[in-house]
Amino acid sequence: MSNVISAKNLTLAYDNGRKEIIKNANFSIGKGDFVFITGPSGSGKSTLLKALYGQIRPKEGSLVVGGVDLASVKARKLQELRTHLGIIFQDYKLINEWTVAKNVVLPLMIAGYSIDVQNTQAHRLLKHVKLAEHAEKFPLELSGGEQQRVGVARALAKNPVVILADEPTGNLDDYSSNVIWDLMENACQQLETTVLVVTHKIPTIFSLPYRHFIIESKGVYEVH
Ligand SMILES: Nc1ncnc2c1ncn2[C@@H]1O[C@H](COP(=O)(O)OP(=O)(O)OP(=O)(O)O)[C@@H](O)[C@H]1O
Repeated sequence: MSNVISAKNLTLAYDNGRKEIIKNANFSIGKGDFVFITGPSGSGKSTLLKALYGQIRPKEGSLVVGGVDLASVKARKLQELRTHLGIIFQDYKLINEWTVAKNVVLPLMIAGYSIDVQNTQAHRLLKHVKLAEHAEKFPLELSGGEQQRVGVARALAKNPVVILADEPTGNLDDYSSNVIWDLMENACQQLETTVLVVTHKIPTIFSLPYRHFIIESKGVYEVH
C-alpha cells in the first residue's frame, strides 16, 4: 500500500526549537488507513496535526504528506497541498457571517468551481450531514453538534485525500457524534480517504478496522 504520510526521525518543537514536544518519531500511514491518535493531555496530539497541515514546521527529520516534505515546502506548494486536506477542528472554525451553505462550499469557492457546482454540492453535502433544512441559516443559529456537522461537510466538500480531525466529537451529543463517525467511515471505505483523528476516546461503535497511535513522553507509538 502506498504511503500518504510518512515521518522519519521527526522532531516537533515550539519556542524556536527550545521546547521539544515530539522527538525522533517514525511512522507511515497508507491510503485508506483510519488512524486514531490518543495520549495524555499536553502530549502533543494537536501539535502533530498542526505539523501535518503545515502550521508548524518540523525542527528535525522529515514529514512527507502526499509527496510533499513539510520540512522544506514553499508557501505556494503548501497552499496547493492544503486543497487536498480536509481539516476538522474542535471549535468548528466556521465563518459566522456566512450562511451554512456558503461555509460548506468554501473549499469549492477557493478552487474556482462554478456557482452551479457549488449549489449542487452544498445541497448534497448538507443532506449527507442531515442539515438540508438549515442551508440558509447562519452558524450561530445552530447547536454545537450541528455546527460541527457543517464543519465536517466543509471538510468533505472536495473529496480530500486526507482528513485531519482534532477532537471532532469532543463536546457533542451521541446523535451528532454518530453522524460524524459514519461520514468519516464512509469516506474512508468508499473513497479510500486516509483519516487521522485525535480523540480522547475511541468510539465504541466503530465498524472499520483502524490503527491506534499513542503519543506519550515525546514518542509516537502504535498500539497493536
Ligand atoms: N504555540 C505554542 N507555543 C508553545 N507551546 C505550545 C504551543 N502550543 C502548544 N504548546 C505546548 O505543547 C504541548 C503539547 O500541546 P498539544 O496541544 O499538542 O497537546 P495535546 O496532546 O493536543 O493536548 P490536549 O489533549 O490537552 O488537547 C503542551 O505542553 C502545550 O502547552
